[in-house]
Amino acid sequence: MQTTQYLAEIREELHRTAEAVVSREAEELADAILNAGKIFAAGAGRSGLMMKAFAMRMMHLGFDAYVVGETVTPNLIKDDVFIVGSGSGETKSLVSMAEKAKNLGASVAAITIFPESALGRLSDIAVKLPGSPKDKSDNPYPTIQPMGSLFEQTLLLFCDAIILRLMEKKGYTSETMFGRHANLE
Ligand SMILES: O=C([C@H](O)CO)[C@H](O)[C@H](O)COP(=O)(O)O
Repeated sequence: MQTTQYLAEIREELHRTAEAVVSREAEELADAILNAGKIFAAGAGRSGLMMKAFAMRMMHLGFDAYVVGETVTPNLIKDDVFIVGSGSGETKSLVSMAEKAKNLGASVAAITIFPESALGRLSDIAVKLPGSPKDKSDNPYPTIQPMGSLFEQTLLLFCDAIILRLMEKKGYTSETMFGRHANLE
């Protein structure tokens, strides 16, 4: 197959996953972010890269948003929200972070393929995103892509949709966000 044919297939896969996202779950997440003190984004490996992009966009929107594990990330307290992106919902380091966040009184939100997973069960808000887990063990959404690619792409698109919703709720435009863009590049 030509590269452009693969691209067309990926677009079809994303069309299917985007359609399956539940609006109520997305709204719950958007409201939790709006009402939070600080926001902590976490994820491992490739899903973690998507969560970093999400935290950066929230910072551009003026939220007090951090990536867990980075040098300037402060402490988490009650009223903060811990948002984790995990396809499997079972990544051990993330489960342990979510438990700690909960014990500290923060809200926990999980964006995952499996709301019935350890992370899903721990969370106050669970957003189910269709996709295929990295080990392909339980594959409710067929994909030609390797490992967790479909989930990771859906995660990035979903987070960008949340950003648009937050822009709408705060009355922000691309220009206001650009005012917070790094200027020492
Ligand atoms: O990097 C990853 C792997 O290559 C999948 O494509 C995963 O994102 C990482 O291992 C974390 O897993 P999940 O918590 O199940 O998303």
